[in-house]
Amino acid sequence: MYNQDNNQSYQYYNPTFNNQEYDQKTNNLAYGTSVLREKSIPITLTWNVNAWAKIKRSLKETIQGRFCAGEDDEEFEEYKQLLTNVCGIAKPGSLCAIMGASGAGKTTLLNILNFRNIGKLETEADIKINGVPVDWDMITRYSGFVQQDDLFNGVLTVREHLTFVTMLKLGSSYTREERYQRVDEIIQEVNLIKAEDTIIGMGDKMKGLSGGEKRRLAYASEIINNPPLLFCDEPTSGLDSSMAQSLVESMRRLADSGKTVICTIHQPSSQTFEMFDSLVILAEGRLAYLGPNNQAPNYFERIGYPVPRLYNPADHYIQSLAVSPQDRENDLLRVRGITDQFEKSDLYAKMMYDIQLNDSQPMNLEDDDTPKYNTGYRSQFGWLLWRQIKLDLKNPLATKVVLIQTIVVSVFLGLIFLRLEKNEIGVQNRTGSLFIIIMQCNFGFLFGVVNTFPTDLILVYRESKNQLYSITPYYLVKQVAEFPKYVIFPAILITICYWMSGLNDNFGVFVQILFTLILCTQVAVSYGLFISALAPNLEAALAMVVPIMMPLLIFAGFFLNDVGVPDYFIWLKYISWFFYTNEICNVYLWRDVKNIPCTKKKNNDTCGAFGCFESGQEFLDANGFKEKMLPLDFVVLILLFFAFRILAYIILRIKLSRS
Ligand SMILES: Nc1ncnc2c1ncn2[C@@H]1O[C@H](COP(=O)(O)OP(=O)(O)OP(=O)(O)O)[C@@H](O)[C@H]1O
Repeated sequence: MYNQDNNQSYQYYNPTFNNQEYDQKTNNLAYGTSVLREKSIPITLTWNVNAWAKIKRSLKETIQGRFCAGEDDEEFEEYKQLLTNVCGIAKPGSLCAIMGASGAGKTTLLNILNFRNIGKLETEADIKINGVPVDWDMITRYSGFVQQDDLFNGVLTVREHLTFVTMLKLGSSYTREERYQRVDEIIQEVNLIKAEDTIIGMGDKMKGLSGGEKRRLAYASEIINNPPLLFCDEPTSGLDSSMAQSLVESMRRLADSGKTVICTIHQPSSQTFEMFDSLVILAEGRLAYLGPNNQAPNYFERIGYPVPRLYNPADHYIQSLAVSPQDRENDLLRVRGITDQFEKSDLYAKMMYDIQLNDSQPMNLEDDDTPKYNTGYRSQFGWLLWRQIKLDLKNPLATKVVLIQTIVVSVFLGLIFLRLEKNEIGVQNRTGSLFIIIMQCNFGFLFGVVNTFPTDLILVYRESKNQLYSITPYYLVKQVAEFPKYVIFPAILITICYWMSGLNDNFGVFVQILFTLILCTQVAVSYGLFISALAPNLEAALAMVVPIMMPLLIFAGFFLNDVGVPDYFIWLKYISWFFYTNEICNVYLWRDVKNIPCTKKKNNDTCGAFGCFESGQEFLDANGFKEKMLPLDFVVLILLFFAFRILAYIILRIKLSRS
């Protein structure tokens, strides 16, 4: 067993760091920006993690050792262990590298340590900060996490993105000038001066920053508020060796100023590798090594895998633990041997002792009263609105496309129903034209929401999870920013269609119908928000939107009179906003219209929306539209407008708390 007398302080992990030097270093760093010089609470992170994934397997695959699909094949579920007793400790002032072959479990470990992206994994995790068990809230408060995949608003520039993040991440203890100064410092720190006014870009759709610049921007966004604990998942991937070196140097400076930095890394150069002072090596979800970087060569030599002369040690460790498809069985046995040996080693015993020692002396973290967000709701709302306006102004193409589309469709509809006559054909065409305008107001603008909102939500979930802002101000900004759009565009559509087809020459009627149809469009937009929040992704949202809306449209009660639709479908019209909109618009359109002669019928019949009827009958009644129902129709539309939006908000909150 490990001898306690051999225990040293955490210089064991970072020989250059100790408490006495801490103040001096943080106050007087000869290099780096003030971000890196700022003091923060020293953090020791300990963990012990197990993780399983439920996977579906075929019976034949299990029996024969290979997949062989067939009619009598059966599938069953089993748990695959991804991480097995992966323990570890990272101390303040240390730069710790997590390494391992592809699929070793590095990202899974980092995600579990951060309580992120766990999805359906079953986990058993004992994670502590300075001896205190942590939850997602606490780890987010004390740490930054540079995730493997970069997610940004592509139309913003580097400076705009960093300004937004800085304003929200730095609390009110910083003046506005200090925050702007921080943006300058951070751009300098990550060497993005050349690209500061370049747009970030969106894959192939919009060319912007290079992959390496995006990685540096992701790193910059996380260190901007000087977190005492930093996780980075492959921050150097996509960077050339000199950029990778410069990024690791930046992490080294963070560690030297007393922060705890944990980073997964693939194929570091020998120079870069030397900057790490502790090493976690994973193989097949188990620990193959955890200890000081400079002791790793000795350890691997002792267990029979000496680092060859003039060889990059990092490459050697990964290759010693690699499993090749050609000789999988033997390689797995070799890897198992190495991981078993580590669990019996002195280093392992020392690590366990360190963990126990740390956990037995929990520190009092000034925690509970700390607000969840660094800025208040008002400030979050302001900066989110600032970003939203920038996004809208910088992406005029989207607005232009909708505008052109709206004008083209309106003129087309107007031409179809051009200057309708005042006879029974004209009456029926007016009703038909109105119905098509209602449909266009719904389908045309609904897809604008469903096509964009689910994609926006991916970034919003991540930023909210990072406690950059709460979902509440985001959602309010979304409403405020989108509202004018879905007033102006339907207004253009309705105005063109209405006057081209000459629905009713009375301007008052036009205003009433305009208002009603804008309200209907807003209900459709609410429905779009609801479906987008409910659906797991864009494809699902698009697939759900029409099948749910179609029955509401079909059974809205417009043509049920003679079709013989079963009664139990009729109730659908009472939750259909098409039905209420149609009733209101028709009442406005027809209530002052009297005695349009019915040319095809005798007896001075009057024509209506669904054919001729006997003169003397009330026009609206004969067509099935009830003026006295107008207040109720409006109430239902307004209720649906709010109900969908509130439901969408509730779903977003639930999803966020579960993600
Ligand atoms: N949700 C999941 N369901 C099933 N298997 C999973 C799940 N998540 C991860 N795995 C598996 O767990 C293993 C470890 O994955 P992980 O992404 O942590 O590897 P990694 O070491 O980060 O690899 P890389 O360096 O390629 O990013 C892989 O074999 C992966 O297929």
